[in-house]
Amino acid sequence: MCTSIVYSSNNHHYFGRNLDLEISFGEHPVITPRNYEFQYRKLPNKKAKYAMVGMAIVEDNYPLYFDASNEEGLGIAGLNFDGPCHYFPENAEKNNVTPFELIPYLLSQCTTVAEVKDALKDVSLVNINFSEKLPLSPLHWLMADKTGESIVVESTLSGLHVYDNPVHVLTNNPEFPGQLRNLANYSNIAPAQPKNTLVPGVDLNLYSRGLGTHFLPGGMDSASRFVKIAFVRAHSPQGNNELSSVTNYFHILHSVEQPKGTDEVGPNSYEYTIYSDGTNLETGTFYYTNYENNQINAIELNKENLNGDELTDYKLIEKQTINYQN
Ligand SMILES: C[C@H](CCC(=O)NCCS(=O)(=O)O)[C@H]1CC[C@H]2[C@@H]3CC[C@@H]4C[C@H](O)CC[C@]4(C)[C@H]3C[C@H](O)[C@]12C
Repeated sequence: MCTSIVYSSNNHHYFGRNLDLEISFGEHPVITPRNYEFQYRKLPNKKAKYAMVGMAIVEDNYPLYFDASNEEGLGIAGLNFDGPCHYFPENAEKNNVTPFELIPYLLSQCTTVAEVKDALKDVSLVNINFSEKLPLSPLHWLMADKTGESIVVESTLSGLHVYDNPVHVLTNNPEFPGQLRNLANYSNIAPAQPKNTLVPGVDLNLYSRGLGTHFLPGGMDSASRFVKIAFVRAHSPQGNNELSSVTNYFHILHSVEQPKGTDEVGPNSYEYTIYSDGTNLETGTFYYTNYENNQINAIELNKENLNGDELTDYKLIEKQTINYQN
């Protein structure tokens, strides 16, 4: 399971995700520069044009991005969508893009969500896997730009769907319209203490602060995380500088993180939040934490020479740093 958000603060927009899984693939930050040539399976090869940074594994010199943002402030994250997800055989009328190509395809040619919507009109997600070792993965995507606008893209039996996303969050199943519908069940959840409408006139002792969130879901499942992150994000204050915005951003994502041991997926196997990342879509600074190391690490896209044609890999910093004070 995974969770992805766009958080707007201090006129900046931060986009990224939690990656929840039981094993790590060896993913790490990767920058693709403008002159890197993407080889497509069913489309002509093309240079990246816009540089991008995100979490990926690199196979045969190809960046398999889990999530990434480009220098124009467009961000995309792929999240598990097992069940409803359906990819299609090659369609002669469409631009056939494989699921693993979708992030590079859009980030290398689009700058805004509006441009993505336009590009997607001609796209069909074709059922071609990267390699025998890396089969097709059922994904859906949250996409956002530096205006803070966001959309969800889902390929199901009925075709490719693009939904405007008024709550700016995404988790996993069910399909996005179902997740939105479910929010109605929680519409009276509030940061404020509730009013007693249960037994009017009776002086109920509000024994605790935070009773307005008593029924906020806290489960590890995707429906619970969707409600919780939508609530936390919607009520999160803005920061007044980069540091406080980034700090708030990670508090929002970490509010739905999965600690080890709480989500069993097999004998002695537990899904947990492997990493959390976020990019400032205006400045191209990519931030991340991971399970081992909750200090925030950063990579600045614009500090690199973006005119090259070779990928740049960064080691994931996984060593926890404790500031001993005596
Ligand atoms: C599994 C992850 C989602 C996390 C999640 O939701 N986990 C719940 C598991 S469970 O449902 O609870 O069991 C997703 C998110 C992004 C994906 C990669 C995208 C690039 C590439 C695409 C290729 O086609 C296949 C290999 C590839 C490296 C992908 C592997 C895997 O699919 C990744 C990591």
